[in-house]
Amino acid sequence: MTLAFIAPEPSSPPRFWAVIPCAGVGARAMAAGALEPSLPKQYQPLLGQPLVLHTLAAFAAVPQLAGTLVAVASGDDFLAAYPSLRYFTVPCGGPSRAQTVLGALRALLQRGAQADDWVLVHDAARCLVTSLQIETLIAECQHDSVGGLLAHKIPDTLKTAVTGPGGVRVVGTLERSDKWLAQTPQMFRLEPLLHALEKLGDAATDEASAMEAAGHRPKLVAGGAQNFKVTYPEDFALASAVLAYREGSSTTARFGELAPAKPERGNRFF
Ligand SMILES: Nc1ccn([C@@H]2O[C@H](COP(=O)(O)OP(=O)(O)OP(=O)(O)O)[C@@H](O)[C@H]2O)c(=O)n1
Ligand SMILES: C[C@](O)(CO)[C@H](O)COP(=O)(O)O
Repeated sequence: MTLAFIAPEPSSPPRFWAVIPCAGVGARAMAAGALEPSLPKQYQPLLGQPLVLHTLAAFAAVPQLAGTLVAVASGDDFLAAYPSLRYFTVPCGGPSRAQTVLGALRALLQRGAQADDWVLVHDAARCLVTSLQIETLIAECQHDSVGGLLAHKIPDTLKTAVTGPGGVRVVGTLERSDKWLAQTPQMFRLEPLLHALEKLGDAATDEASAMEAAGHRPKLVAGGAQNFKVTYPEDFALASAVLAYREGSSTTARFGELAPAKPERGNRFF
């Protein structure tokens, strides 16, 4: 299958945009009641900052990015208290992650992004991603015909199971040498990704699955175990410990990246 890309102007090479789906509620994290009930997962405090601010700090330090769109739920003005020229919010949250991302891609196009620009979609809830990982993904994928994603090779023995009267029981052990855990960012050209997500709909739990359904083979780029998605109550303590280990007791340097900066070409639309 071939995909028609709009050829970039000689003076305007494809740009790189980040899209951060940030419109979930975090139902699995909330289940045990350990968190602040009125705050969605992505805004829960983590080492003195809302969780998503850690995510955004990593993207703010990536010089290749023209802008970062944070896709929030309608009426969500939580990030208004954390103004920065390094990101902008759009109230395009949908009932599923796929629909939130679709809204964000359309919003980028409306604001002047081009069909062949690259988009890096990253879960707000993966707050341990590093700027180096994002830059590595860009370097590995920017000359690829499809794009790709960060992923982690399965380190454990992999079981299939059934649930019945005797509890959850193993029915088999799978070959794991070809199995990877999909992470984010996931980096694809804007228009092909938009069309692929429109076609697959909510069955697309990530961008790569939509591109796969469209006949492509996204490139896997090694992420790392620390780039996990904060999903369950115990994940917050683990994420805090990793951040504290990385940063010592000070977050000043990391959050310095979010200080208002002089508008650049990439974010002048916003
Ligand atoms: N309708 C949705 C659902 C999810 N997300 C975002 O997609 C990312 C990955 O989703 P997940 O971790 O599953 O978050 P939640 O959907 O919030 O969690 P849960 O499924 O436990 O409710 C999160 O950053 C979340 O905010 C989104 O923007 N819009
Ligand atoms: C996109 C993703 O993080 C890849 O692992 C994941 O699919 C999103 O998780 P969800 O729980 O399905 O929203």
